[in-house]
Amino acid sequence: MNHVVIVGMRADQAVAAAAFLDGPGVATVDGSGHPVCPADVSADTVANADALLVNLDVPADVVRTALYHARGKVMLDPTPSYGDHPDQIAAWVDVLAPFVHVLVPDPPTVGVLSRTAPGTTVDELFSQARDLAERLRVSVIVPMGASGALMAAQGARPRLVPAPPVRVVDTAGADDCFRGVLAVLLAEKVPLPEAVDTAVRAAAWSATAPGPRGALPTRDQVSSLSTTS
Ligand SMILES: Nc1ncnc2c1ncn2[C@@H]1O[C@H](COP(=O)(O)OP(=O)(O)OP(=O)(O)O)[C@@H](O)[C@H]1O
Ligand SMILES: Cc1ncc(CO)c(N)n1
Repeated sequence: MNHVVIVGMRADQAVAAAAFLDGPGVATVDGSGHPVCPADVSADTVANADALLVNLDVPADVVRTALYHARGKVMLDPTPSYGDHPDQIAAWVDVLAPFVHVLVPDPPTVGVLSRTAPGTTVDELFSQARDLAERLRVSVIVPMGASGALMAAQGARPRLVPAPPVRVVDTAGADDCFRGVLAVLLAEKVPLPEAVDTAVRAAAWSATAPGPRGALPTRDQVSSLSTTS
């Protein structure tokens, strides 16, 4: 059993992870309808997780408590919450980075973490992601819609992992599917390039039906997409 623990308010990440697993193995830390606080972080549950996915949409002490107990692979979605100051987020992620293996920012957040003005070209995005990977000693994975995902690992040339062509109906929630499925695969110790490729395919599939939970695929469905595209 691979246990994935997801900290944050993006319930769709956990739903996508569970759909991909097609069974149990995903736990969430979201306060269960109440404002989430450090006491909601079960040290045992986090310590026994093979992967921990942390979002910055919860209080800082919740993030800190979760990372303190983590022993498996740690993914951090550093997307700022509404009202967060960009400089504060960049400084906060610098502090958290030693406890993180894989950073999964969206493209605007790559700029925030790089402390640059918004509006970067794709070339600049590549170079910023590579610089973040080197400086913070993490792998940086950036979902990029129909283009797939950018992958920048330490000591490697950044590259684009392409998305398969699909009939897109609604991309809302594809970002959550991408991160949820990636967390499952990291829990299973799938090498990062293969994990990103599978998560990109899963997220593309999820965009083929309406609604933020779209067409959340099982593992078998993602595999069938791999052989037919
Ligand atoms: N048009 C698309 N075609 C194929 N795959 C897509 C498409 N849009 C999103 N995806 C998949 O979803 C993943 C996450 O996408 P991303 O977060 O960039 O979504 P988006 O296009 O910004 O949509 P939204 O902002 O509505 O959530 C991508 O890495 C890709 O795998
Ligand atoms: C309703 C809604 N909007 C956006 C997202 C994120 O794409 C989501 N998961 N759910």
